[in-house]
Amino acid sequence: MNGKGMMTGRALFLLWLALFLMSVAFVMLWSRGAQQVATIPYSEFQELLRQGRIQQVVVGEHDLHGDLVEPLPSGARQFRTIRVDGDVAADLEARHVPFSGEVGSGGIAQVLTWISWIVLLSIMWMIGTGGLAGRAGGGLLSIGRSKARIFAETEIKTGFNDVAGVDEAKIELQEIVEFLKNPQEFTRLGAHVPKGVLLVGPPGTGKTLLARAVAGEARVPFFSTNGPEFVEMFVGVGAARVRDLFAQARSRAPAIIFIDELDALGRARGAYPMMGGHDEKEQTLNQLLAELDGFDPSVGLVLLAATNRPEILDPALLRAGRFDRQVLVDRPEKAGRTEILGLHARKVLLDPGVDLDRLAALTPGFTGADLANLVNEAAMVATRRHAKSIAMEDFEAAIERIVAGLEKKTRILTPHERSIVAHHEMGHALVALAIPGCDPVQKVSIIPRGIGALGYTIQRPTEDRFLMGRHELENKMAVLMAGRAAEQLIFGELSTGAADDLAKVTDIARGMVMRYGMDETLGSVSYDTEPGRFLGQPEGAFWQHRRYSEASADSIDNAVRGLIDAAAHRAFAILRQNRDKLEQGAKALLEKEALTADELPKPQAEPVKAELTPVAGDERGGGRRALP
Ligand SMILES: Nc1ncnc2c1ncn2[C@@H]1O[C@H](COP(=O)(O)OP(=O)(O)OP(=O)(O)O)[C@@H](O)[C@H]1O
Ligand SMILES: [Zn+2]
Repeated sequence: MNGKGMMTGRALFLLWLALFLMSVAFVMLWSRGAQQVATIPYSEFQELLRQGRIQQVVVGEHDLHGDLVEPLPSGARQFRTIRVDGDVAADLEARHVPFSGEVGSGGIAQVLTWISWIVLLSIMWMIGTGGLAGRAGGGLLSIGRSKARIFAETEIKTGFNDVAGVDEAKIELQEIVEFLKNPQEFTRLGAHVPKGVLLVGPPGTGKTLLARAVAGEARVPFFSTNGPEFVEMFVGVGAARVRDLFAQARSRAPAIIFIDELDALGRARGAYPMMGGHDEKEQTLNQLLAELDGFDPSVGLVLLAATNRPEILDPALLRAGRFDRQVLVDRPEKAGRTEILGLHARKVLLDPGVDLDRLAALTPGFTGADLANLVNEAAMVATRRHAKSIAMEDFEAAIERIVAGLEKKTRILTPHERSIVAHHEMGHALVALAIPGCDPVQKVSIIPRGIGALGYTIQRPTEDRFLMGRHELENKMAVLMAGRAAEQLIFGELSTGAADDLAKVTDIARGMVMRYGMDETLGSVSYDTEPGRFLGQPEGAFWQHRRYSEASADSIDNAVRGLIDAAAHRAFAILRQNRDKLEQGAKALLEKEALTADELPKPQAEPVKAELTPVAGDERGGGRRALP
């Protein structure tokens, strides 16, 4: 989507360049034409007049100019001269040269040159503010207004009922609705209202729809625009647009401002290096920050923005008092998909035999937009076969077509792959539940999230932690290894799905051995590496300086490996003991795609092993080696 912003920016730049060159050529030709006018001394004029070489004359207040019968040796066909005596008219009359009078002329060519410059400059300025190329439909004449496309809508009919499958997001946004309905009351009691809310989620999950629904529910005007619209090559233009957007919204507060594709502002850095795009981007961003900092919350203005790449946003945007709240708008799970299908199916004629629940089961990974598209496609298939209503087969045909298209974009898993992911995630969850003292599991899901992650398990710590004991780290490692252990237990084979888990587990294990002195044989030594600088090399050319012997390096590798193996064995043992729960949980997960804490099976708690309790005399608490 940002590509679009860059494209318009680049196209505008080329248009600007072309117009500029054309204008320069035009002005140069013009002044060459103007050089066709020879400025001659008055005496020469009198001479030419006497010789009958003057065709006609325009008599001005201070000067004379006119056409010659034949060009001068210099090529000039016209002349200009300063009047010296009073009675030219009589002379001209006597020689039968036609003449006319003119008041205060400064030379028509000069005037025209000036006009062309003015036209040129205003064209350039208008392009700068986006007035040309139909960007705003405002046209050439509306000089002086900002041209970002801002859509202002007052009576929005969309409500929360039109958005389905995103209940958590709705709950979070309900507060904004309450606030917008009565901003003074809210702020009078000192409640903190976020100024900016960032809707984060993949494309087509209904972020724009949700933002509109908030405006519709609160019955406030909705000002919406697109991030790329602010990315311009002229310094200050984007900033002016931001100012304009907020000014418009403020004058109609309480109101909602919605910026789609906010990341365009954060990603534009360096897009136009030769045009100083860097400065422009920063100015625009700074203006946005200033507007966010500047407004008084009690006026009732809320900025909603959408992005599917929160990680590339400028961190300054996410600071307190700005976009300090993020609302996740994720792909819907099965129940959500049924609801969304229901919403869109209301607008078409359905055959009574259509089972929305089954359709939802057939469409894992579909977003709201995909589902809206599905209903549409099915209607088209039905139309083509001249049916009275849309039947299940129409949907099935439409799904096949859409899936083929989607597979290119986001990979849809095969049933076997889904089963692996379900057991993997259930493995994480069960081991976390079985180990006493682990962070509670909140949610397990096999809905692909972002790029790469095929499923996820969310554990939320009960309290903020700054220190972690050795046992906690070991527990964490066992939970991380549990996904892979489950795959091994059920399928007898390892898959590539655990790479991220392994990377995390290795980080923890290396930390324990090298930084926290938690390995008995290596002792309480920090085996951290130290960055060194090459002498005479520019800054930034670092190398890692290893401050330990080759022998220690071997021991470190062995110790790290030992910790990870122990964690893997532990996870495997827990899962083997709870195999029925694992299979039962994975089945439920395949069915519902996401399970919350109370829907998870309850595994047997891991027996507290004597070896895990600290051994007298060893303050660090030993026992790692005693693990299976
Ligand atoms: N949760 C949903 N409930 C009902 N309809 C939905 C939902 N999500 C998406 N849709 C349908 O898909 C269309 C597109 O959704 P929308 O533009 O809001 O997605 P988005 O998340 O803003 O996408 P993008 O990031 O591409 O802008 C909506 O107009 C609606 O018809
Ligand atoms: Zn995992």
